[in-house]
Amino acid sequence: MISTRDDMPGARRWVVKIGSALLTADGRGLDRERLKGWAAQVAALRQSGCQVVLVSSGAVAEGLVRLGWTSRPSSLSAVQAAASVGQAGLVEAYSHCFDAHGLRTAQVLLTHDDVADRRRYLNARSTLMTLLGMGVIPIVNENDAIATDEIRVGDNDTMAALTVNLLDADGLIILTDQSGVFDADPRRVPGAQRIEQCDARDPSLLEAAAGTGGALGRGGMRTKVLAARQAADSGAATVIADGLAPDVLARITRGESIGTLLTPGRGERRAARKNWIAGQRRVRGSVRIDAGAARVLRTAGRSLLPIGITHVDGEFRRGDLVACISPEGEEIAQGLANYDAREIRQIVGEPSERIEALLGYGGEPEFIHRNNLVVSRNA
Ligand SMILES: Nc1ncnc2c1ncn2[C@@H]1O[C@H](COP(=O)(O)OP(=O)(O)O)[C@@H](O)[C@H]1O
Ligand SMILES: N[C@@H](CCC(=O)OP(=O)(O)O)C(=O)O
Repeated sequence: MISTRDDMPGARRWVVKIGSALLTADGRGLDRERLKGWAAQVAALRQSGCQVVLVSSGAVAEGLVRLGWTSRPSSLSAVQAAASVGQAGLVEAYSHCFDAHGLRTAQVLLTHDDVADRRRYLNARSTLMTLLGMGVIPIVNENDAIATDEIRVGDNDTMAALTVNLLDADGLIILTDQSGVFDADPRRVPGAQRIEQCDARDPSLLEAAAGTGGALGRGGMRTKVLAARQAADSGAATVIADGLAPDVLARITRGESIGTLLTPGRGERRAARKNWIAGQRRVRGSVRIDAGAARVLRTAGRSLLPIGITHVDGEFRRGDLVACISPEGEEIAQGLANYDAREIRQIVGEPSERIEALLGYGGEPEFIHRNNLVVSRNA
């Protein structure tokens, strides 16, 4: 866990968010030179063994230019149309920039439902993890084309924090047009001072970041601070920094004093997701497990593999909450199933290497991954 700048070099998985204020050349669409620079920095970070997910805004801004519109329209459907046009340009531009470094990119468009619904949550997680494992750079944005007002996350600072939570990232870097969080909005208050480091939950931060964002962006500093809090809930630190500072990513990850570091404070890592699971009330089925599986679940914090399951009760689907019952008949844990009841019945008691042969397709080796498993307090 990152508590100070000295912990930075140890972080392995980063989410980097680039905001509209930086990406767009003052209403003239995407600034491709800047994009090239960030792609080179992300490529260097990958080279040093880190995994990087980019959360990038800019779709609306690029869409406006492509459609010849001079300002952001007021109707939601027109903004959505602009975002669809611009998103194509955005991924095209990134793909071109990363090509130069021999890196593949992938477009991942998420909505709020994708993280609120358990099945979609697991799917989004698996896809992103697979992409990272393949060395691809996922480029995430909100799916503006279909996100209605009720379901939209609304700003990419929050989307980046959700991505951190989804992937258990170690850190979030929010690149913007200011060199960090200041004790007052520097555009309005001359002489405002940069905050070097602070607990992400410090209430004074929100007071300092009260203003709204620029013309093209949505969030302002407030949503960045809230995003840092959300990242802190899953144990990650956030750095908010000037995206145009030379070598900004390398300097942050090396531990230099640049931008504002918002630390997660104390508390168990991944508490947020486990709380989220524990808060689910709809248990859809259960599996009986053998004594060995019960022991490692209780004491070693391990995943539940099909080989440790002896019996499946009920009908449930991938992503549903399932109870784990010990040989003595006690419920010892609950977690999110990676397989439907029908599928798991076919692989009960089998080693994970046999899953593909038995089901006709491969999948996760675990029935419930330890990150998605909450052991009962009295187990
Ligand atoms: N305390 C603060 N420190 C720094 N910037 C602040 C603060 N309060 C408000 N802001 C404003 O937030 C803006 C950045 O937000 P925004 O325009 O949404 O950027 P982005 O497009 O990168 O998300 C800054 O340009 C600044 O005017
Ligand atoms: N999804 C929108 C970005 C909205 C947004 O959060 O912008 P910003 O606050 O500048 O990061 C787009 O691609 O235009």
